[in-house]
Amino acid sequence: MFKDMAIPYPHFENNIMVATSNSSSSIPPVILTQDELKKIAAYKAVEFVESGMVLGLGTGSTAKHAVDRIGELLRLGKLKNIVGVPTSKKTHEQALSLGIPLSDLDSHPVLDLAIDGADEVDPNLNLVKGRGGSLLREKMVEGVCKKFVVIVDESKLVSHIGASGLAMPVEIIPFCWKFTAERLRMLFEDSGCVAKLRLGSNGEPFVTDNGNYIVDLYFKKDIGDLKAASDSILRLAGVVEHGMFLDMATTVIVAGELGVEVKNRYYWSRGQRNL
Ligand SMILES: O=C(CO)[C@H](O)[C@H](O)COP(=O)(O)O
Repeated sequence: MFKDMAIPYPHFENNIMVATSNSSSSIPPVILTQDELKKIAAYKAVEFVESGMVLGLGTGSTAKHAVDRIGELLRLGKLKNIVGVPTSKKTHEQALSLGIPLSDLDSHPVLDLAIDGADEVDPNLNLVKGRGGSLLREKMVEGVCKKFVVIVDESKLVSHIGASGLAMPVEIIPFCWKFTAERLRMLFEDSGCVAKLRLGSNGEPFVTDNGNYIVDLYFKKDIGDLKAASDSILRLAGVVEHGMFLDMATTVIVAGELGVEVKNRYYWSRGQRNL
């Protein structure tokens, strides 16, 4: 493991990292919250950013730290000539407020690097994303970057996709959403799938930046072949995109109990991304 934090013997208590000093040290106990871990992962990822890059800017509480840091380094003159391509309206607003020059995929169809969070990361660096509702734009942007760096705290690591018991989101068109939700559920009936329309805080359907709905899928059992699952979801008329990001992450930075771990996918060097 790549250790990067000067904090001895940390462990987790109720999702909070507690670092206690060892007997020969006078360093007092340090407690890091989950948000501080997210920030540590985000700052580590921004070390990959170089002046002149076109960057995919992710969405969510972890990515927000990375965007803040990029804005700060631009303001300090430590980064120059950065162009950002935001993955949501929210990130667009944040980046504008930080003075990060922005563009889009029409003008920049290939990006140098994207940094974003994830909801689940499996041992093969496959991801679930989109609990923040931005999966479609994230997949479009992160699918065309030469390097995709994912930033998580270690609570996001799972043995297999769906194992957290939390949602795997699917963006669908609003037309006859119940019909599409039921067809999604039936695809994964053998895995005990439950399909729920995502609601906003006002009790109305959550509407994505693209004017669509989200159906959250919950699995009681492993869904098995992820590529087959992906293909069968995408074959359903009414589905726009799903939140499984398969073979997309090139690096995953995990901040956790023992420090910061940088996990790399090695297919990169074999040129399989073809951008
Ligand atoms: O995919 C996403 C938004 O669509 C987020 O990256 C994902 O939900 C992780 O969020 P957070 O960093 O807040 O835990």
